Amino acid sequence: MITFESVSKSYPGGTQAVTDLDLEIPTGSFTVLVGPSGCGKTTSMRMINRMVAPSSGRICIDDEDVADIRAVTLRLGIGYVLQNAGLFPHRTVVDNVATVQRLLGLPKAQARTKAYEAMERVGLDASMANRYPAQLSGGQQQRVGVARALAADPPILLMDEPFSAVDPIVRLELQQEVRHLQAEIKKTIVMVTHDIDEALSLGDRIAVLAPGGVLHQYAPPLQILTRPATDFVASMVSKDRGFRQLSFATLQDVQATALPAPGADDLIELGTLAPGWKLRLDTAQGRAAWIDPTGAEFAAGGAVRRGDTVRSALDAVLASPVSAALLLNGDSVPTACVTIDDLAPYLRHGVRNPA
Ligand SMILES: Nc1ncnc2c1ncn2[C@@H]1O[C@H](COP(=O)(O)OP(=O)(O)OP(=O)(O)O)[C@@H](O)[C@H]1O
Repeated sequence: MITFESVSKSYPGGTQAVTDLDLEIPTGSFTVLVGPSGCGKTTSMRMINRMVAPSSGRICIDDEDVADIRAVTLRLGIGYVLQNAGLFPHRTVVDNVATVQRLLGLPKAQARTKAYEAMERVGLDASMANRYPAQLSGGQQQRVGVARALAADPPILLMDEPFSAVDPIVRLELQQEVRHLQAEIKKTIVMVTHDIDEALSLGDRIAVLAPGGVLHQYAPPLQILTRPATDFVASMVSKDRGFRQLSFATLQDVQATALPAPGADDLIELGTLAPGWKLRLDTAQGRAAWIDPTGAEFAAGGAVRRGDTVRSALDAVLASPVSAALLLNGDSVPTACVTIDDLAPYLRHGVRNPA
């Protein structure tokens, strides 16, 4: 557990960066500090590893005041991922990743072995090992930064805007990887971002900070969306707020619509679902098509599974010519479809109480 106890920070010159911050970050959680530029996110995070000292209050890791831990010892136990990866340009990828292990006194060969393991964990091919950072894409550099932070297996990982310098597609990929990584390795992750979407999709707890480093709300993402504590939080999440809630429910409990049995021509008559339309299923080929009353065929893409979110199902339904998305079972076979009526309880009552 990382705890901030009445922590304030004012810089020389008088900037009040953080004001009376109380925060409990549970071990193994993914906590995101979010807020507009200059609201003290980075300052708050850097006080955890003593890169910045608080003006008042204290920060404890498992009840030990970080001020009482030697800075070097503290930092070696806390992985730190910087915005632009912050790699050493004159060191190869593998030596960048091995940095902390080397600082911990591990012989070069052993440190490199650990570095290769960390590279594999973040999806970096071993063939990259002897390249220099300038020979990598932005996304690959960022992966090296994450691998370096993870190589010494620290229980805590701090990430400062780790995805802001890469393009939106790579950004989504990296976000997904970090989410999987977190599920796998269960580190305590504290991440800083100014992007509320990123915060909502990654964090299991979100701290919303306002200018002056004033904490407005600290809660799980769904609560931030459905019950913003202040007007400031509401203004941060206002765009697509209702729609975004649909990302927090899956199709697990949705009453899907059964598919009628195929006729003699192997086609399924959709009946009241879409009068005059039929469905052709080619299970062996993994293909399906909706057929309109004139015989024109439309590929039935956008199939969904029970684990998918209501938001992605709604998108698939809206994109479908028959306003229905095929529901696949664990063997990727369509067993039913999801219609707008099936999703209606979520649209009427929100994701908290769809019944
Ligand atoms: N070393 C410093 N000396 C003086 N003022 C500083 C220093 N570092 C940060 N500040 C100021 O403290 C305030 C908070 O900065 P901080 O970097 O913590 O905010 P942030 O929310 O992380 O911002 P951004 O999203 O732009 O990185 C800002 O007004 C900033 O100018």
